[in-house]
Amino acid sequence: MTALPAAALPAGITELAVYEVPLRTRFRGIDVRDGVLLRGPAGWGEFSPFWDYDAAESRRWWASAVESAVEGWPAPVRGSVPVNVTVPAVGPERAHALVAASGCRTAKVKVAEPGQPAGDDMARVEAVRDALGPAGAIRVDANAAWDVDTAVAHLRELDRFGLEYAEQPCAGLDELAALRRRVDVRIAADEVVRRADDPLRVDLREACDVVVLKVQPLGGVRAALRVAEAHGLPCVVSSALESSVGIAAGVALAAALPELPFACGLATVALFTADVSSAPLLPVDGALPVGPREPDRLAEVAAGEGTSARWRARVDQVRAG
Ligand SMILES: O=C(O)CCC(=O)C1=CC=C[C@@H](O)[C@@H]1C(=O)O
Ligand SMILES: [Mg+2]
Repeated sequence: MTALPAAALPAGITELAVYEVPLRTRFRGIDVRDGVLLRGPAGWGEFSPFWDYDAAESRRWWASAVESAVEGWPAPVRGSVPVNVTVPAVGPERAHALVAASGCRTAKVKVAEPGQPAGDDMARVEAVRDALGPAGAIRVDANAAWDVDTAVAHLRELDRFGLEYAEQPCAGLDELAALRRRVDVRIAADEVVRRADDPLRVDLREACDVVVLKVQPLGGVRAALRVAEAHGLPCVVSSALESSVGIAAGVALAAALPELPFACGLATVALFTADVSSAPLLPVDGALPVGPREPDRLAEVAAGEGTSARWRARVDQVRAG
């Protein structure tokens, strides 16, 4: 375990540990996931903003970790959470195998990967439909890569395989609204909410049908519940690619939402080659159980000195602001 100096710890936090785990497949441009786990009176929290996020943007991620460790989570209204299998920008055979092995009845497929032709998206989604069968649900996530015309063309094509929704197909609110008027596919908002200065005040009325909620980027379970309430739209809770400790906070949010009409994107520990817990939060029969996860494998996934030093500096930077 890589402990950080006790002098730097906020009130109630007794331990910090840095983990580092290779991914099975490159995802969102990263091959290794790393982050800090905090232990406090309520349990463990995770602080793992991506390295391309600055200190200002990372502050909500820190608040989320502190909430988990110090305060704990609101009471659940359900005991398990249905989840989607997440399909990275892989070839069709691999996509088919991932979906078939997952036991999930919903799949989220990454599309519009930089450098890949659009035909790859079609082949991947076709393979996923084949693996799920006609009753399964497919959603795609373009991570804001398309302009409106490109999104119209690609979504019409991809919808031949039946889409439940398209997550953040274009970047801006106006673009999402324009797209939404031109296609029959539901639109889900992700980056436009979680990267906003104030996620409560983004005007989503014309722009989307579904809101994606991520616990760390929104500042914790309670903050995310306020975002859900402010927008009054169906919500899907999705991960920020955390270890099982961070995923448990996402599950706590999904378990506390008054309504949960769609499967959540919380099965991403499957993308890791190892986990901080000997009981990783992986789906069984398409669902995750509600409850915290103990990081009892910290020694196995402890980060090297370089990564630990980087996180030490980052925690100081975020807390300094
Ligand atoms: O929603 C899922 O199935 C998994 C989570 C997921 O897709 C993401 C996690 C972390 C970073 C993001 O680029 C990505 C997303 O855009 O939703
Ligand atoms: Mg997304």
